Amino acid sequence: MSSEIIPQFLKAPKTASIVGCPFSGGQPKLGVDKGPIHLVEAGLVNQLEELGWNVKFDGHHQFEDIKFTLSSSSVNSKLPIASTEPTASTPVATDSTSNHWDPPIGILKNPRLVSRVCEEVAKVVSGHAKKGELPVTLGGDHSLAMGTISGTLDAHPDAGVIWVDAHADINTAATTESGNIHGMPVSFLMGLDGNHQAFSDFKNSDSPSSETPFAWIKPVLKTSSIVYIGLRDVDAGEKKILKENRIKAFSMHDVDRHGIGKVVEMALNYLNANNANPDKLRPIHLSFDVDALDPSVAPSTGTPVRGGLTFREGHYICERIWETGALVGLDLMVSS
Ligand SMILES: NC(=[NH2+])NCCC[C@H](N)C(=O)O
Repeated sequence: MSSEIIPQFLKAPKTASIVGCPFSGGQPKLGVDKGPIHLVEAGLVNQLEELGWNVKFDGHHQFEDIKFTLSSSSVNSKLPIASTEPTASTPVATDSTSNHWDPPIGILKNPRLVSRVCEEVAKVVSGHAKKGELPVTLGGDHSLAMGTISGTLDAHPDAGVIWVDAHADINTAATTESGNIHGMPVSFLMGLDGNHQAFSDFKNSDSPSSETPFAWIKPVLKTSSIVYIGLRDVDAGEKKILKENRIKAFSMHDVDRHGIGKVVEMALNYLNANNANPDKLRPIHLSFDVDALDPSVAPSTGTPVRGGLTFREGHYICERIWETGALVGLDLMVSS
């Protein structure tokens, strides 16, 4: 039973630190940021306490200071201003639409905002993890994983990642067709070629901003340190990246063929075998996007894809990873 599990990398008493991130700037749909608020209102904190966790939750991060700094610095700078200048009757757009103070770089949308938000999330997650707590990040969209995984790897450099998702989210600036950064976090974390093409153009332009977005991200994630489960909607450019880098991925086809029990064992064995010290237990960060689940189970997500995990399969993945005693970071991207 899960109550007997002794977490190997967390300090006693086991503490879950909720990092509420109602942020949706990595994609254009409105409402995607509401997930964390609903989860907490539905009683997540109490439920974790009933499971024996000590829970820390200081409210959701609104990132208002970041939006304020970005928008006011654009007023005093030569930042290219979009044609729609805000007036009293046109309030500053929410983070789900294009902001005049954060024009696209190449086709990447909201690059400055997403970069700053993820940088902040990385610091918060790393702070909790270094104290021996389990950071539980509630999103929001999956661009946030640039922050959460950077934070986990800062505290546990040899951690492996299990990424449960319908999508691979490994587009680069060169391959993305949508320009939505929620489809790109894994490539940024790996520092894959092409990421910074749009940014080097940006740097070479006479932009007033000395800070190139995403320059803070260290390529901390090795291609052999991640395993996907649940893939079924992968772009052509992403398929090429996965293949060329021999990245381990279990699609829904694999789940059907082997069953979820075997798939999770294979994922864990793969990560442990690729540990710097394969005889030692490897810390695990679980990044769970609810769109991995079938839309009949989780319909309220920005990018639903038919043919997903059942309710039990989704739960099983979480239960089994917890059972290893190796969990050090958890993302629950409720609306991606
Ligand atoms: N986290 C997500 N929901 N990602 C969906 C990404 C969809 C598509 N591959 C894109 O890059 O735009």
